[in-house]
Amino acid sequence: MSERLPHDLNCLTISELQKHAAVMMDKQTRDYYNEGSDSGSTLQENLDAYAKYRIRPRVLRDVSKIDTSVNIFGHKNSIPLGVAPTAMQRLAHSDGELATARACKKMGVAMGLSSFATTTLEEVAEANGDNPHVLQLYLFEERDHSIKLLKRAKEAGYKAVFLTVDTPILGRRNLEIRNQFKLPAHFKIPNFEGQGDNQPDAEAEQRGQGATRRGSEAGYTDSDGNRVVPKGPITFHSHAANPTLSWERDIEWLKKECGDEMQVWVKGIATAEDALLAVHHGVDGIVVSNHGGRQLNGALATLDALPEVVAAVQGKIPVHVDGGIRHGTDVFKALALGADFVWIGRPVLWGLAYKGQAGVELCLRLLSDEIRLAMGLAGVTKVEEITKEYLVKIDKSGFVARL
Ligand SMILES: Cc1cc2nc3c(=O)[nH]c(=O)nc-3n(C[C@H](O)[C@H](O)[C@H](O)COP(=O)(O)O)c2cc1C
Ligand SMILES: CC(C)CC(=O)C(=O)O
Repeated sequence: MSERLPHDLNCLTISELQKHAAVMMDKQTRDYYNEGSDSGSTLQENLDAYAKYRIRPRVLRDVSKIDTSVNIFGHKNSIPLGVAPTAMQRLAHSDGELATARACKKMGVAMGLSSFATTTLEEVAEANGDNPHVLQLYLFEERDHSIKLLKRAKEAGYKAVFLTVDTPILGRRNLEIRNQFKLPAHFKIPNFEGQGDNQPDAEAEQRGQGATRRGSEAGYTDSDGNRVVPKGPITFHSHAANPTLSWERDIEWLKKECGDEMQVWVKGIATAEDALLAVHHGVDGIVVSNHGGRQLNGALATLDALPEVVAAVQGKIPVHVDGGIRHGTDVFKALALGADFVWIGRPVLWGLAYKGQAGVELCLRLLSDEIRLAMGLAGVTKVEEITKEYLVKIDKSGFVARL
């Protein structure tokens, strides 16, 4: 066995990691992390889309030296993959986002931090050191909160803000609703401490203020058409969604706020039209994402949306993708279809639930090893060599088409 291989013989794949994690989490957490919206068909299609492609391996190419690294935000990332922002990681493990940050630093992998983290952005930045980290932003109507957060992120050295744009309204997640999801009272959303009414989610949920914007815009525009700005505690149910966001008003505003210090990316693009608008409005990069199938169920799988976005952008800005990536060959396929970089969400949460920092490291090591293996066996030694020449698409009848 090569020295590089992960040495947890009980867990050699992300799918095994998912199974180990399942028994470590309580039902509420497991359901919250794992489910998609409505029937979950987009979540499933994100996964299935990868099976529509096969790799065309080239041989006799001297793959004795393989470099899996890429540059991102001016830093060398050990693999073309980062950890996507996912909320409330202390539900999975008591060390939460700190464990993720430490694992990312150790593995040389970029980390995205959710605004709704259970650890402060400063603590995460410190744990990450000079390893690149980006802050995911839900832009609130109460701009003061967002301004404070952006200022703190700049001071803490965040490289970019990923504005999440696929949540004008929160998707309907039925298990979350049935379980009456509550953040346990001992957890906080500390990036907003001292703001709003400074109440943890759990208390607000218990007061029945949870679902005000779920699946409707209720309480947002009054009968005279006046905008109603959300008040009260900052909870993810009340504040994550913002139905008023628009290219003209908000992207311009955010770019000014971030200045030269932080890049502005949009996370949640799924069409060529919006990709063109992103370029037009001068954003620094795009993440093709459908929020891991947690928002609009029935939306296209991200791998299927990727080619039209890549074609529209024409290399003017970087295009990243997330959703359903569970193996190194998935990373290879996404890059071959034109993504510059990929992000993973749930696998990291499973690693965290399994063994905290060691579990996240295991997750990243498994994927890193699979990426190297996929590259070597396909006959490429550098990430930038991965192109659509290495893929074919296979349809349901078994017809194989070159791309
Ligand atoms: C439990 C959970 C929480 C998430 N929280 C956030 C969040 O706070 N902000 C955000 O932009 N995306 C969030 N996402 C979406 C992820 O950033 C990412 O788009 C998605 O997980 C990728 O799909 P994957 O889980 O199949 O890898 C969350 C996803 C999950 C599963
Ligand atoms: C609404 C958020 C705080 C978390 C999120 O994005 C998610 O649960 O998908």
